[in-house]
Amino acid sequence: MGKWASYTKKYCKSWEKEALLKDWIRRVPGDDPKAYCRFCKVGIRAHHADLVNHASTAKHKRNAALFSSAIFDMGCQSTTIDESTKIAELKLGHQDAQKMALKETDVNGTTENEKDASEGFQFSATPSLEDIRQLQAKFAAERDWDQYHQPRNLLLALVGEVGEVSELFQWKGEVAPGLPGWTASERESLAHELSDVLIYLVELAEKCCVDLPKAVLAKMAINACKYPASRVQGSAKKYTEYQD
Ligand SMILES: Nc1ccn([C@H]2C[C@H](O)[C@@H](COP(=O)(O)OP(=O)(O)OP(=O)(O)O)O2)c(=O)n1
Repeated sequence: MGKWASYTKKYCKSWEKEALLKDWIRRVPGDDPKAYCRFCKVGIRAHHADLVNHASTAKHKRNAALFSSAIFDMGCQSTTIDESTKIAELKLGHQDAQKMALKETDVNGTTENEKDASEGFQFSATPSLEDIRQLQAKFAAERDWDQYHQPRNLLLALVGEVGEVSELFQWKGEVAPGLPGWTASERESLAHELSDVLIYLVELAEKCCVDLPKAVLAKMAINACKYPASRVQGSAKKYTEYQD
């Protein structure tokens, strides 16, 4: 029984959706009176006001900035975002993160608890699409591959990678969210193939001068107009079928 023994408030999963907390807050399995900051590698009382205060401390802000830059510095050395995160943690001297034995999202975007794997899943805050564009531009330039990375070639490469994603799902029948029953190796392959799709998509958008982050918001606004929630509730029909 430590100093937390008499503390009665408990960790609340919904905090992981709050803008101020979501990037760093983690549950400490088996220790509900506590929350954990992955940037500062400290336990904090599971009390909302304490957590909000923690987020505003200079130390936390400094650690958050260090954490993001360490991930970006990894550049081409690591293959996935979470691998970079792990290396960044090591680089920053945060080995105690492992000691906490937290059920962090692993390299394939899944948690140890499979039945819960997709519930509350979130992406890491970095890298941004612009970070990915720059990393891929550097990768291609270093190999003198710009001569091959023309829009049509990138499109074909993108479609090829989509095919590789499809191959992983082929003959499996319907697959439930969280991919229950998938092996670690299958999950890793999926993470690789989806990343290939994203890399080619981002580069294709760059070569076609489409500002993807901006374009995606504009398209989502169009989608919302075409499919008003009140009108299409629970139905997956094409919008043309709703037109009067
Ligand atoms: N001319 C190339 C070749 C590769 N890549 C990069 C972008 C993709 O992320 C990845 C694709 O590599 P491969 O074509 O080797 O495809 P896979 O990694 O999927 O290998 P495999 O087809 O064996 O699964 O490498 C690239 O930018 N330009």
